[in-house]
Amino acid sequence: MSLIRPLVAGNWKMNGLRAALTEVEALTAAHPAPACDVLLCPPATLIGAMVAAAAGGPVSVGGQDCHAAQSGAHTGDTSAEMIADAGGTAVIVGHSERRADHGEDDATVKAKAEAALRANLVAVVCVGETEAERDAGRTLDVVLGQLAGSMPQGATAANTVIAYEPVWAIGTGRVPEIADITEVHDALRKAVSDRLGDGASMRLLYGGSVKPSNAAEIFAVENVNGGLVGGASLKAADFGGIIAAAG
Ligand SMILES: O=C[C@H](O)COP(=O)(O)O
Repeated sequence: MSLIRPLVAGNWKMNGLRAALTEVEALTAAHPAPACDVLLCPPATLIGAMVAAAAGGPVSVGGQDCHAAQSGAHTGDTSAEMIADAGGTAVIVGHSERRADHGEDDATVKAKAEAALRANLVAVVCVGETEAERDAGRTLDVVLGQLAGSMPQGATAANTVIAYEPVWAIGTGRVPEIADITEVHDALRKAVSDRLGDGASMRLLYGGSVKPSNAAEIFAVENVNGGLVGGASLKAADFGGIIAAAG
């Protein structure tokens, strides 16, 4: 890991009722001053309550998705401004589950990322190849193509984070070889550096089956600046172990 302050982000996906907020309190108590930034993205129903539960501690709270528009006739959707109004400071956009389940293409993800910046949220933009794409030798083409198509206008190292999540590694317990993570993150670093004046300091997260047992090895990769964690972010003990590995 480089001198960039790492970010360890947790994505609770569609998990968590109010009772789960005790995990945030336990996490804060166990890690009052971590050596990385910490973000938790609960379901939209819990954003406000999690902000309250995390108050005074190191955990920031974000959304898992936002609509591109600020308001309007979009039943069931949540705008970036609503996430900010609830106390959120970031939002994940373009997660592969959104791309697959809701047919979100790069243009949609870019519009959502730009909505995040409009609302002064940090946009966590996700990219990643499927197993078939990797087997076909298309990993870098796919990932760099998604990056080019999804990067918001106005992106800076302060307002945008890129998360590389191989789809086949999400929730499967399978993790790429360190050499493969290195190759993709080096390519992402070059791409953001070529495109942005401060791309050299943009945070590039790895996501996909990150656990306390493998986090240190993954975070030691030069262009990995933290992680986007799904299942292992649900319990304070697991997530705390990953946070400790980022120090
Ligand atoms: O957003 C998080 C990722 O999809 C990773 O999920 P996972 O850690 O459960 O594999």
